[in-house]
Amino acid sequence: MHQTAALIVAAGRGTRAGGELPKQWQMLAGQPVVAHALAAFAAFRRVLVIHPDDRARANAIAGDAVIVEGGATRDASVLAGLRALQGMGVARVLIHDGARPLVSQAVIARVLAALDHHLAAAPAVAVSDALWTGENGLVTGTRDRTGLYRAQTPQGFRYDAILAAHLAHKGGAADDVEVARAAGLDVAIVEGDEDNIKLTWPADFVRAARLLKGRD
Ligand SMILES: Nc1ccn([C@@H]2O[C@H](COP(=O)(O)OP(=O)(O)OP(=O)(O)O)[C@@H](O)[C@H]2O)c(=O)n1
Ligand SMILES: C[C@](O)(CO)[C@H](O)COP(=O)(O)O
Repeated sequence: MHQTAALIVAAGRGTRAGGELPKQWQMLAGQPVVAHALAAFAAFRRVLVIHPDDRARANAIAGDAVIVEGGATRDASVLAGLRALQGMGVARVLIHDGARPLVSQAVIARVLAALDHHLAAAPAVAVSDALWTGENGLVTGTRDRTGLYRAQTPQGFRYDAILAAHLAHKGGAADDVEVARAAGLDVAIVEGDEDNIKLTWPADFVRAARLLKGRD
């Protein structure tokens, strides 16, 4: 049986979402956003990557998760989490945004199943709407949507492969799939979930609360 770990990155400041606290610490259905994300990975050894300012908040929800301080960028935070797992016999790691509280067990299972045959796998939703370009409020053209996907997390990897990829990366990646691909890894796409939203803007909180209520 492979040892699988979950790394939840929650060290960002949530500038686009705004609010009194960084988005992952704002309340959603009675608990901080990141507590929902953490709970989804309760079956695994967990690392929670935080901003130093959030230590007390993290202590209150971490349970048996190891708390690690992140960096100024998402990839620096991921690397801090990966380093914390070094020497623990971890074979596979699932890297998940703390700002994605609605991840389902089905999505996690699909990523894990793909890792049985691939070094890297990640969930995504194929773009189904027509795509336009626009300027000054007017449509200026259309773009072919064929082969375009909206990326989600958890993004799963063989631990040694993603650690080496992060150590070799120059920084500035949008996600860990970009880091993995820069290191030459093939990344399998698995079916994501429309509900697995990342809280990015203020309106996303309303949508997430509605989706969580629908699960009751
Ligand atoms: N230095 C950083 C930046 C981001 N993240 C985490 O990466 C996830 C996705 O990032 P994003 O949505 O871009 O979060 P923020 O950087 O916090 O948002 P913003 O860009 O609006 O400030 C979030 O769970 C966030 O906490 C992190 O751990 N460390
Ligand atoms: C990792 C990620 O959630 C994949 O969709 C995303 O790339 C990070 O957030 P951002 O909104 O692109 O900064």
